[in-house]
Amino acid sequence: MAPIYLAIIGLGGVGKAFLSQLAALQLGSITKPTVIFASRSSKQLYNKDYTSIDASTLDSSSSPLLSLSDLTSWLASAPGKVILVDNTSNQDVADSYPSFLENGISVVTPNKKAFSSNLKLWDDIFSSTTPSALIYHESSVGAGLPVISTLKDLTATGDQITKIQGVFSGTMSFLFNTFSPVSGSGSGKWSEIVSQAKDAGFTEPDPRDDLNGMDVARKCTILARLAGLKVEGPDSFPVQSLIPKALESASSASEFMQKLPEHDQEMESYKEDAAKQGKVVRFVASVDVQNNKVSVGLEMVEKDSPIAGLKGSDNIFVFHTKRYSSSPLVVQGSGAGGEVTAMGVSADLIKAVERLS
Ligand SMILES: NC(=O)C1=CN([C@@H]2O[C@H](COP(=O)(O)OP(=O)(O)OC[C@H]3O[C@@H](n4cnc5c(N)ncnc54)[C@H](OP(=O)(O)O)[C@@H]3O)[C@@H](O)[C@H]2O)C=CC1
Ligand SMILES: N[C@@H](CC=O)C(=O)O
Ligand code: NA
Repeated sequence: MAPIYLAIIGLGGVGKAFLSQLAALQLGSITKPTVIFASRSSKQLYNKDYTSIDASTLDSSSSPLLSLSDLTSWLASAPGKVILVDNTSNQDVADSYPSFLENGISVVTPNKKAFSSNLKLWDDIFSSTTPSALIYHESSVGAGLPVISTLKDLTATGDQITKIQGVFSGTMSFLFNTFSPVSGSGSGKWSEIVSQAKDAGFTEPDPRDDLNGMDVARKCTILARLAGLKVEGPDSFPVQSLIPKALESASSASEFMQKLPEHDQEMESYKEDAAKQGKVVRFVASVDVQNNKVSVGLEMVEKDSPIAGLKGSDNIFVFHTKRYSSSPLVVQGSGAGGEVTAMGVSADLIKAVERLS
């Protein structure tokens, strides 16, 4: 049996956790894939003759940099099947998935960009898959929580999705569970809690991608498409941004984080308004398949509701379907962070290796 080769792009919070899970992977009688390529923005590590590398030594590598198209050609000529793991949030890498797949390279990824940009990219990706060029992206929604697999199982077995609602962002969950808890007055100023979410590895590489609602809008786009809606993209439905107007033109993530404390009062007023009604604020998403409507934004919710009671960075996905009509199917748990995201990537890798072996 020819070996299966592994190329890993991105060794940040998720990538590093993925590497340690890879070392401990349980594949039974199947041979572990051989890592032949690892990269971060400005470093790559590989041996031209496809011999195995130690990805943890990437930072000291002096391998010449390959463009994405050179990388595709090199991987396509490997003497065995190749799985590429994309642990970046990079659009150019995501745009290359159709080309990877057309060249027989399978893709496993938590990167949302490929599945939530324009519909053409989505169509190109899924029309390029074959039994030996597979795509898995469980961690693109709800990190390692079984959200995409559940949705696919529901539709593949003939169920009809009516609506999917909940809290689809670990960052937003952590921010509001900490800032506007069910009991007590919250621990800390808005900007301090945003910094904590970034330090804990919950946010996107640029936390503005969470605060502007786009991360949740991307997840809604993915879920809506899997449920059968032709959603054009994450900017084709209403999305509430929590970026203060004055900071919309901040030139970098660090300038944004530095100036955010000047705007803490804006979020305080949402919290106070909710408290006057005996409620709490949460960032809620809804994919209403029946009525072809998607929305993302702040809601004041009752303190005894399941959404208000979430803890830490927990997500909740409530699936209303034809079968689950009187009592919805609920998936809930930690929805952000390196370890739980890498778990979804590693589990997808196992599925891909099993199918390719
Ligand atoms: N963190 C989480 O909780 C979750 C994350 N995800 C997704 O997982 C992905 C990774 O997130 P996370 O690990 O937190 O992000 P990080 O910012 O920690 O890591 C990103 C990594 O990608 C590398 N990278 C960026 N662009 C390129 C490129 N063009 N070529 C090669 N490497 C590149 C970066 O390298 P360098 O450092 O050199 O710039 C870095 O190693 C994202 O798509 C995110 O949306 C999904 C679910 C949950
Ligand atoms: N930034 C995202 C990470 C997972 O998708 C989040 O906070 O949920
Ligand atoms: Na998931």
